[in-house]
Amino acid sequence: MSIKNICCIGAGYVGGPTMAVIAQKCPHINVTVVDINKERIAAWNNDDLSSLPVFEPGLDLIIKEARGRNLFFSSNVEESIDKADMIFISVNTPTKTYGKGKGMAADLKYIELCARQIASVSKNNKIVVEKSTLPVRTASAIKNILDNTGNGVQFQILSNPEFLAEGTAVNDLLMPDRVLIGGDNTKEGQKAVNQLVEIYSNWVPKNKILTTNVWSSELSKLTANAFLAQRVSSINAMSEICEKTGADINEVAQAIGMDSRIGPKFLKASVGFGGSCFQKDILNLVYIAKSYGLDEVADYWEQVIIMNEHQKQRFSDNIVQTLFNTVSGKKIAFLGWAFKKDTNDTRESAAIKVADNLLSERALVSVYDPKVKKERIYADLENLKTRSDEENKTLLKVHTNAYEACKDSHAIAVLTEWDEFVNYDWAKIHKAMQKPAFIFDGRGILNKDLLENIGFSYYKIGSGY
Ligand SMILES: NC(=O)C1=CN([C@@H]2O[C@H](COP(=O)(O)OP(=O)(O)OC[C@H]3O[C@@H](n4cnc5c(N)ncnc54)[C@H](O)[C@@H]3O)[C@@H](O)[C@H]2O)C=CC1
Ligand SMILES: O=C(O)[C@H]1O[C@H](OP(=O)(O)OP(=O)(O)OC[C@H]2O[C@@H](n3ccc(=O)[nH]c3=O)[C@H](O)[C@@H]2O)[C@H](O)[C@@H](O)[C@@H]1O
Repeated sequence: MSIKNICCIGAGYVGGPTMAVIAQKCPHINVTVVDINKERIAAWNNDDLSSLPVFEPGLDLIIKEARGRNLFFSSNVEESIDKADMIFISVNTPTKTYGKGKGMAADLKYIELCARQIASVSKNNKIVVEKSTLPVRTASAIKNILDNTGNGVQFQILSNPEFLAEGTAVNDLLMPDRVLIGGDNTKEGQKAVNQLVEIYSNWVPKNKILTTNVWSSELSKLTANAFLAQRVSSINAMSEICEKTGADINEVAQAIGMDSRIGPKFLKASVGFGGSCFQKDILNLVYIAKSYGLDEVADYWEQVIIMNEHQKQRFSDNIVQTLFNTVSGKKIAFLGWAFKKDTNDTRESAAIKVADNLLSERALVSVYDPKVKKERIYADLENLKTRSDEENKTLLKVHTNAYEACKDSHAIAVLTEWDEFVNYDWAKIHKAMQKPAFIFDGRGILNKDLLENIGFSYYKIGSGY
């Protein structure tokens, strides 16, 4: 039997775009995305497509095509669960902030709530798909909750982790490197796997759909993120050596990336990786390793996070040091706040830590980001609880114009690699700044020769003077 009704619990960065693409490619399936956050659902239903809660290039057109046809956003969670033959769980799985595993383990309370809600509402057999990133063996906990409802409903649990990256979510979903589906080896388990394979086959070539057992699938997701983050920490570690030796990290990256065993992607030195997942997933992996007594494995992966923290710290330290060891009362302009370009997401963005460090040195920070709202920036700082909200608002100002943000500043720090920064009128910016005028390019995107000719003192991550 083919799937006719899908429900996705969680209308966030993954649930929204993923379901939009499934609905676009499978007009014969009704897809309803539900969330307890009514504001978020209202934003997904907004007629003004520029106000969707998630900014992703190309997403607005897909929503326009499918919404109201076979794609629906609703806060009626129970009704949608009841109607569905297949339920995706795409809720957040943040790092635990309390109790055992605090600061490391994944907090599974939202997942458990979903499982309990599915158990209490369901009247017919369903396939439950883990879309959220979960610790290996979570499926058994979900199964346990679902199988103990006592109403005889049968559930199959599949793991179908998501590999999209923000900013390129639509392309990643339309043309994934692979789709991974983990299921039980039983007859019913394999039937469920095939039903999900059938859905993806509407647009993904069969040879890119990989099926495995549930545990391999769950662990592959954590492994993929750990490897990706490790690559960034590795290149960032080399960037510090470059700065001491006069080597240039872009040249080193090109030289090693031409080795087909290493490959050229994901070798861009930066002020440090951000995003909601790399840190949380590695911490989770470290926790899992520790819980099995695998201390060397845990230490090995923890170093990826330690290196990333160091990269952010040394970026702000370098600003302070270069500005004659004090930034107190000096205006420092931030270009970018998002954790990478083409997204409005700021979770774990390096900009937050760098700003916090500079504010502690009593710098006056002025921020411009083309997609991030003022409220978000202040909320990010408030979450750190380093100083009062009032103090943050006195020391840090948010601008909607980059030239205004840079005016009268002593230094500019590039925190996000937005394309528009490259083509600014840098001579005009220089003219309006305090002298000497410094640029700290945490993304290595600006043209050194051009800026130095204008008169800037230019510092690029991973490049000696
Ligand atoms: N953000 C990303 O690029 C990627 C995230 N992931 C994983 O996907 C999962 C979701 O991530 P995001 O979409 O970024 O999170 P998010 O925080 O943007 O969205 C999660 C949504 O779930 C809702 N929710 C929580 N509990 C609920 C409940 N009981 N009933 C209904 N709605 C509920 C929240 O209100 C929120 O809107 C996480 O496990 C994450 O690790 C995986 C790949 C990429
Ligand atoms: O599980 C997830 O959440 C997702 O995490 C990452 O995606 P995302 O965090 O959206 O973005 P990335 O492109 O991976 O970038 C993460 C961070 O690393 C930084 N980065 C990336 C690449 C690079 O070469 N250098 C570098 O500093 C980025 O600027 C950004 O801050 C993975 O790439 C996705 O496959 C995964 O699905």
